[in-house]
Amino acid sequence: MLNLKNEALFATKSYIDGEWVGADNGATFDVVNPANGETVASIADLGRAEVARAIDAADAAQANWAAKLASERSAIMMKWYALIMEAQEDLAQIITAEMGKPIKEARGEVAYGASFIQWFAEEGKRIYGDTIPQHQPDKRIVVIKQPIGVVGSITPWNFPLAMITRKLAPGLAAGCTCVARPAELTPMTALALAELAEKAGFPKGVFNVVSGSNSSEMGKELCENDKVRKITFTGSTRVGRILMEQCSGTIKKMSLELGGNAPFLVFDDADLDAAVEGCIISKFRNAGQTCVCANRIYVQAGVYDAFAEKLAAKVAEFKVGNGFDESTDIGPLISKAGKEKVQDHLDDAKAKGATIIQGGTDSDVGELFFTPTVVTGVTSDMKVTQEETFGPVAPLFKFETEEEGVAAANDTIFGLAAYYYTRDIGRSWRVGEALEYGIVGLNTGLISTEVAPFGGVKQSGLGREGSKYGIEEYLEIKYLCMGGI
Ligand SMILES: NC(=O)C1=CN([C@@H]2O[C@H](COP(=O)(O)OP(=O)(O)OC[C@H]3O[C@@H](n4cnc5c(N)ncnc54)[C@H](OP(=O)(O)O)[C@@H]3O)[C@@H](O)[C@H]2O)C=CC1
Ligand SMILES: O=C(O)[C@H](O)CS(=O)(=O)O
Repeated sequence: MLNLKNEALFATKSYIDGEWVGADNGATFDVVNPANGETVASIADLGRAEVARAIDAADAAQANWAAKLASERSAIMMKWYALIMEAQEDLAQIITAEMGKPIKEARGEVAYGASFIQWFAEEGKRIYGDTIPQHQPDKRIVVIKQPIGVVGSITPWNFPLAMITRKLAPGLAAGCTCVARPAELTPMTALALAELAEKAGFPKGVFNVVSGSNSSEMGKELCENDKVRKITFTGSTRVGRILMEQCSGTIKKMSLELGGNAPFLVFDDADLDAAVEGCIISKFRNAGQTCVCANRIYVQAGVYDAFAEKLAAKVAEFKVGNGFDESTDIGPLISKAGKEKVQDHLDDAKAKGATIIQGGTDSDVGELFFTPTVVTGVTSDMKVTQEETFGPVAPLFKFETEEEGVAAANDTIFGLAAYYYTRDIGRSWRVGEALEYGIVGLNTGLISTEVAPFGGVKQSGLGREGSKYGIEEYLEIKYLCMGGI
């Protein structure tokens, strides 16, 4: 299945303190390709004791890594960036093999993930402090920013490269060492990143990757070990709550990128073709398995039928297939549970009166594939409204007034991403300011970039990743108050 130019990227052991290690008890777990159920590799299945050793290694390396000049850390990061981009095809193959996304999307993820390394290699040189006018004649006050210390990272399966680099690039640039724990379903991409990090010249102990199947136990060590000063997590709000509780005992700083339930609003005055294009990108990227996917599509009454017809026609053109096929648009869902959730949401919507106008059937491509679907007549009492579907289903709601559309869009505990299409300047400002989300796309369905502060409000998380704001999450502020001047 894999045809790697650099076989060293096919790593199956964890990377701790500059060494490739197996589990103490020799245990392994299998990574399976969701497109066909084939075993890709057997990976070292580490436990809590091994995670503790990785934390010790990061702790031991912390002072020297922080003491390096920003330019020295930057040079190593830029070498890592170059190696990742050189290995783009190999890394894309590994991503597609372990999580199924189309190879063309996987290539895009590698470039997107690498862009955070490039961005923060530079941003790390611009960690500025302050001088503050003294409050007494003999005092002088200076503010400095210092790396927070050892960082623990826990990331999901849906972007197995970009979620790690989006978190650890700012941390490494700020002078933090780290222990990364990737999802059980997709550890290989993270291990390949470690191989390239070693070649880039990261000193041992600075970047550690621990693979394992027991996320709960591994997470407890990261959360409860006092040597870890920060946890950065991307995943569901459910798990985010668990981690917050587990970190309370040691008062850890946290960055949480959690669940979403993105509304996508189309107003009467929108460019309908642009809105359809934006909806396609936002809804069906990664087979709908992203936290910023349009999860609820609200269309104003005057254009509802026309939009539904245009969207259904585009969705009908999608090719469902194995991610290694260059012509594939929609790959498999990640697991049986993921597919069952999609089917459950559709069954619930139909039972409550919705109409499937495109797709809605199982796919004959394979067990975990599902036909991209458009549903009309959706109402707020349906599961597709309350929960993230995390699959290729576009539920369309009709609304009458701007106020009604915005109120419906905000009627959720989540607040990660939202989208709206209008060509009216007044409406653009009113709706943009009224939407309770951390990220808002106006006339675009693709909002993700390293230059902007990605993150949610309400129960979609804490903190921001990317942009100049992203590095602040890995810094502590200290002021020196000098007397007797
Ligand atoms: N805000 C954002 O940027 C993003 C949010 N998400 C959200 O994540 C969800 C889908 O991803 P999914 O992987 O299913 O999310 P999960 O929250 O189930 O898992 C995310 C990560 O947390 C780990 N994990 C699970 N339980 C625990 C625990 N008790 N202690 C420590 N770690 C744990 C998982 O490991 P394992 O899988 O090995 O059990 C995985 O590595 C959706 O809600 C989606 O919206 C996803 C991507 C981006
Ligand atoms: O994991 C996700 O869903 C990502 O955060 C989405 S994005 O950054 O690729 O848009």
